[in-house]
Amino acid sequence: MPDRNIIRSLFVETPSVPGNLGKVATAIGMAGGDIGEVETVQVGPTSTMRNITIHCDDHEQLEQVLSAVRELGGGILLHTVSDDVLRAHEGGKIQMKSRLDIRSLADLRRVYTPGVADVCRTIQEEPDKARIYTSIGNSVAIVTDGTAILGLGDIGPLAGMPVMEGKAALFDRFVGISGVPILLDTKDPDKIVETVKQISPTFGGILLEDIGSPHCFEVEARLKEALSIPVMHDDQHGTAVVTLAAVISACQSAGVQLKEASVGQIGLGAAGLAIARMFRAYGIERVYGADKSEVAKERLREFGGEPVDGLSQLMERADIVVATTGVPGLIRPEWVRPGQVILALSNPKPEIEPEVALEAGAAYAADGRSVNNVLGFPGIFRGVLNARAREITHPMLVAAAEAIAGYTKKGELVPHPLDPRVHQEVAQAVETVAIQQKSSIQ
Ligand SMILES: NC(=O)C1=CN([C@@H]2O[C@H](COP(=O)(O)OP(=O)(O)OC[C@H]3O[C@@H](n4cnc5c(N)ncnc54)[C@H](O)[C@@H]3O)[C@@H](O)[C@H]2O)C=CC1
Ligand SMILES: CC(=O)C(=O)O
Ligand SMILES: [Mg+2]
Repeated sequence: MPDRNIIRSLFVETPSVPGNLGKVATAIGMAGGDIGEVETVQVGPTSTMRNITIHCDDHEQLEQVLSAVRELGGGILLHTVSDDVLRAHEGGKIQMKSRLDIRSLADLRRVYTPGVADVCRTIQEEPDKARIYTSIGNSVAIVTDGTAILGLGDIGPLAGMPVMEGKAALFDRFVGISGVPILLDTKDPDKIVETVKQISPTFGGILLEDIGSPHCFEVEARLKEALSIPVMHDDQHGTAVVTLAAVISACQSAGVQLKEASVGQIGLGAAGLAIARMFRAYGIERVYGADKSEVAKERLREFGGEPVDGLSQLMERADIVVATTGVPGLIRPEWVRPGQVILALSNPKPEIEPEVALEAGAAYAADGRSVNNVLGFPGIFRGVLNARAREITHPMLVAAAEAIAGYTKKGELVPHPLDPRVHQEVAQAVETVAIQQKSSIQ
């Protein structure tokens, strides 16, 4: 079952004679490796240097690929093997930088003391002006207690930092928001809520990330109640938005009425319960759910879903199957029914590989790399910050899902996350609803 999670860069020298790159490619492929990018670094009269990115399933396969290239001979040399993913993380992925140049004493006095004192007084007199004269209105805290980092489990906040930095990088790249990772050295809901409340004046919004269930439900609800800035647990609502978008697209392509389809949700934790709730709130009558925890299944019942006992039973009943358990390979190919939609969303490895599900008869299949909350959270926060909304509401989330589905190319499930337009579409849709909701309250 291919995972392709091991990525390495091979620096290879080949004689400058046609056919040698082909020999290297064949050796890599025959040993089971996939080739990603090939960068020609130098073409000389006698030899050519290239960086070849390869993807392997596991370390054993990587060793086979390396041996195959080393054994080629005929002047083909494997000089170095580097881990590009680790290298990209050296020094961290984000930094805080000044937006102003400080070169002269005049700059110093304007940016810092004594000039800054007047700005402080202005904000003291009119706190709303902090939105204009500070970065608060464009900053979002990315808060984790490290209890459900991707599908890796409770690995602690420090080990979760690369994910939080990743979310911050995506905020910056797609919607120009400053995301600030906050690692909490506690799993106690009271302490989490209290700490986030105390630091909240620094931010225009709070993104809760990779906080495990069930305490994530209480933490989010209490913070939403206590704070007058938008709070969203990404693994719940960001994921639910993108999943709804994907099933809207799948049903449109298949000519099926979504509200009449039956949906099976495997894993009813943070992501799974929110997805099931979103489906029910969207008007889908038949939402089945399975989880190894009886308490999680009972929670589904509270939101109008129907717990089922076994996974094979769920697979039998559902037209659309979504899995968020964190358990790779949980869905057996023989359970897949012809024509089913299978979204196995666990990261870093899905419950069934999309190609395996398609081979087993699924009409559409995707994993958590493509159906990913990266398509949701940047635009959702851009929209609410633009509108100065005090909360993120269900209609805003539905608008975000419909915006993503509306921007999806025919035959695909979701847009490409690097397409900047999708984030703008989401932001615009959320901002529009936020402004409508504000004016209907006034
Ligand atoms: N693609 C995406 O955008 C996203 C993917 N995810 C992925 O979803 C997975 C779960 O994340 P969370 O919901 O935050 O974690 P969580 O810990 O809150 O929930 C996991 C749930 O799966 C259940 N479960 C575990 N093993 C099971 C099994 N063998 N059979 C049935 N149920 C089982 C657990 O009891 C729990 O209720 C992770 O792998 C995460 O990476 C989460 C958020 C976004
Ligand atoms: C994408 C994401 O948030 C997760 O896998 O937890
Ligand atoms: Mg997450």
